[in-house]
Amino acid sequence: MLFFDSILRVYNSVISPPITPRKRDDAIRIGLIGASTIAPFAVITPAKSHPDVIVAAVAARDINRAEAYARRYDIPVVHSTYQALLEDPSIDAVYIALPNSYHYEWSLRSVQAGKHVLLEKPSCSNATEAKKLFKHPLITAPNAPVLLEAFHYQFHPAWQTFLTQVHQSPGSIESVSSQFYLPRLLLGKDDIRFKYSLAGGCLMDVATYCVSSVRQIVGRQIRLTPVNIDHRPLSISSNEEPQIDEAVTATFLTPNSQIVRIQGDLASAGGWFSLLPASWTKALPTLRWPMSEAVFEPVLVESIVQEDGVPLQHVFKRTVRIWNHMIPYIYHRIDTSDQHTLQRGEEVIRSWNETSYKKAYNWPSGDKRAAVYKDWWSTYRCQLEEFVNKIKGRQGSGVWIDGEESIAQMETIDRAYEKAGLGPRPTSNFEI
Ligand SMILES: NC(=O)C1=CN([C@@H]2O[C@H](COP(=O)(O)OP(=O)(O)OC[C@H]3O[C@@H](n4cnc5c(N)ncnc54)[C@H](OP(=O)(O)O)[C@@H]3O)[C@@H](O)[C@H]2O)C=CC1
Ligand SMILES: O=C1OC[C@@H](O)[C@H](O)[C@H]1O
Repeated sequence: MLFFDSILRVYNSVISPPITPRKRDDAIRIGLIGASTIAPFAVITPAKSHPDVIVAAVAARDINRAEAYARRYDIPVVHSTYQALLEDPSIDAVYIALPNSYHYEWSLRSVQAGKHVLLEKPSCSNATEAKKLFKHPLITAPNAPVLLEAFHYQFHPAWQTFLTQVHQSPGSIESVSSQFYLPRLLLGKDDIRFKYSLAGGCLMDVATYCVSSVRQIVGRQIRLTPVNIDHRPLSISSNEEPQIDEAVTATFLTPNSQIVRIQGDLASAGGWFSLLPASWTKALPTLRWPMSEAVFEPVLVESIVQEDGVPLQHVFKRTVRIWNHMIPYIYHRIDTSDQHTLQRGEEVIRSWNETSYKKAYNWPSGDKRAAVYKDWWSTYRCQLEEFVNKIKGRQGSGVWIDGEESIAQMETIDRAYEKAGLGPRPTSNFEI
């Protein structure tokens, strides 16, 4: 049953939405900047089930590619340059899914053209660009266009339910961790993620989600100081790219000495049966679930002073963990695990574990957002809902990513790259 439910959600969210409403007269007309790999998942399919969104145009550097893409995805208008799409008065908003090094320039150009922007993560190549972008008068002016960094996972009820579970737990957070891996061979050796000049790297890609996740858990306003960063240089390409991290493991500290760990890998391999020779298994791709967790300090439940003066203490140590927050609509699980201990002084009398499991394919029943959202909505569909709500001035779910958060995110990534000795990604010369 669980398996069939998952298949149905994938079919509905990724392949064919069960509801394709008529578009409203004032629907937002989105133009795609770049005939990208991700747009069908992030915008084209989600738009089918949104009455207020029409994917109206696509622009690509090569007109033939743009036309083929438009035919494949049924997009009515094709532009031969990104600038031509921005000059199209029928377009209200753009989706920018270009290599990271172009995010800053094309966001500024789009906003200058009066278009709302759904901007792929990471928002910019580095914090210098992010500050210039999000603090630009074109963005901070009253009634400026909406600009959103597309951290899609944050908009899904599963992630928000996990955060609520963390933030409502008793006690203080002791440590936090987050991991996201892509299996080896998924990305080709010429992928944009493996090019420093295009602002590539693991910390800019899968590990950027880890940085974002841990910052959500410890508090978005908290500054993370990197204490140890290990990276694996590029192994799957023969190109010389010494500033690219193919994989990264990093430890940060918060000002309260909470330990924050992240692990990301763009080409995860190995860890297979130990029967096989290591030289074989290290080339075999590995699949691992994305995961984020918060581990709490022990909480005292009860302390009873005994006749001999030694207290009998009941404490528990909580871990709240989410599995698969990146594609939660396929399957996810939120575990709250309490490790209880009954102890007298140093002596442990008894210990036991109590774990509860939650799923949140939608907001809790009774919550008015649950009547709007659907169980099969992907993270991208949830994100599109809130992007439209913001443009239309509607209340929405309350989940949003503002410019300050996007700047703080890039500051953390820059600090991590500096600590790793790889240096922040190059800054664009573009100015408006
Ligand atoms: N939210 C998510 O789940 C995901 C987000 N992303 C993000 O989206 C962005 C694009 O990723 P993805 O779709 O995988 O990328 P693609 O490799 O599909 O490239 C996207 C577009 O970049 C354009 N482009 C412009 N300049 C260059 C150049 N010098 N070299 C190569 N391409 C160029 C191409 O546009 P043209 O069509 O004009 O040739 C291409 O279509 C990245 O920022 C990435 O981090 C990626 C995957 C998932
Ligand atoms: O969601 C994602 O999954 C795979 C990554 O490489 C990509 O850039 C990211 O956004």
